[in-house]
Amino acid sequence: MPDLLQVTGVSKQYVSVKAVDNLSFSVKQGEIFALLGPNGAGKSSLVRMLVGFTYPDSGTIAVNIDGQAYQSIPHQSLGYLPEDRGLYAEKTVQQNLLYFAKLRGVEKNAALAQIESWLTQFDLSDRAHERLKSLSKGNQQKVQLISAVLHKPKVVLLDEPFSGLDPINQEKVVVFLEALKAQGMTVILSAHQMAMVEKLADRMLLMNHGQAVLYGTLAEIKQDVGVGIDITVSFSEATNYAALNLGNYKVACTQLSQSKIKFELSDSSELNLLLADLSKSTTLQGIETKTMDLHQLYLKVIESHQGKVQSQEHAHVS
Ligand SMILES: Nc1ncnc2c1ncn2[C@@H]1O[C@H](COP(=O)(O)OP(=O)(O)OP(=O)(O)O)[C@@H](O)[C@H]1O
Repeated sequence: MPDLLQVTGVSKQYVSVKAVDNLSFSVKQGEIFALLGPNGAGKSSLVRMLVGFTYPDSGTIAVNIDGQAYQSIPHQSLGYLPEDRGLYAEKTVQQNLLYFAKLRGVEKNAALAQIESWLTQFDLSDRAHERLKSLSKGNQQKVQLISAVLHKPKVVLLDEPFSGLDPINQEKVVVFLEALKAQGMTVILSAHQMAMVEKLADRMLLMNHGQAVLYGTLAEIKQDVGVGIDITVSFSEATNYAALNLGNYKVACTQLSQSKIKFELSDSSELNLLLADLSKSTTLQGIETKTMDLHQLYLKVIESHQGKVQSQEHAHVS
């Protein structure tokens, strides 16, 4: 798929903070792309530039929609869930949604059909005629999500769509976002819920202090970080790891029982090779594997980047 968005060397400085620092990445047409990073990493500052509310101090943003070039995502092609939510508390759910649909030029009957369908998906169809303020925060959030997509935009940009939602509703948002992708929309979201991102995102950018720390598919990111894998193997007869020929591998072994060994392999891509080697001289009865998930990977990488930034700052001051 061609790139819909290309960010090249973008920086944004507020008075005393470099919110975005020489950032480069691209988003492909039709993918779900996640922006990750700790509080203050610069995600919202980046999003504000992507939608043209603010401009980079340096670097470029190039957007390509249907062969047309733009410097930010054009309003007519954008469905946006901003950081600060804004609906009309005194109006009903349906009045709110009809209002947003009208603002974006959607004909009333088409809007009503879409509203009905999305409200049903979010278990809110019986609340359509209640005032927004009578809904819980999470349910208001779902109405706000619907309001962002009624005009079937090309690009949907969601600032923390999972915030304030319980696990069941987070899953519903995953299904909602997958449905948008199936309709051909490109979805860019910022999020702190790694389990949701792991399920959903085709590619991701992990930011810290305005910089790109990791970028790519989950598999590419795991390879970059050199994520290892833990394998517990049960053998059909007593097997001691000291007798195995493992000189070619970066592996730590723990004898769990006479016939059970845990292998901590530094490079997960060597898994199949190791198992093939083991089965040459022994009979494998059972294999359990455990790899680092995105949450653990995030903690590991952000901690190490934080350390690097602090030592650079220290070197700068002294
Ligand atoms: N309008 C502003 N004026 C001054 N500083 C700002 C402004 N907006 C953001 N910042 C600063 O820029 C940095 C990045 O903030 P930003 O809101 O982009 O981070 P974020 O990754 O979206 O964080 P969060 O996950 O908490 O929403 C922070 O240090 C923040 O204090």
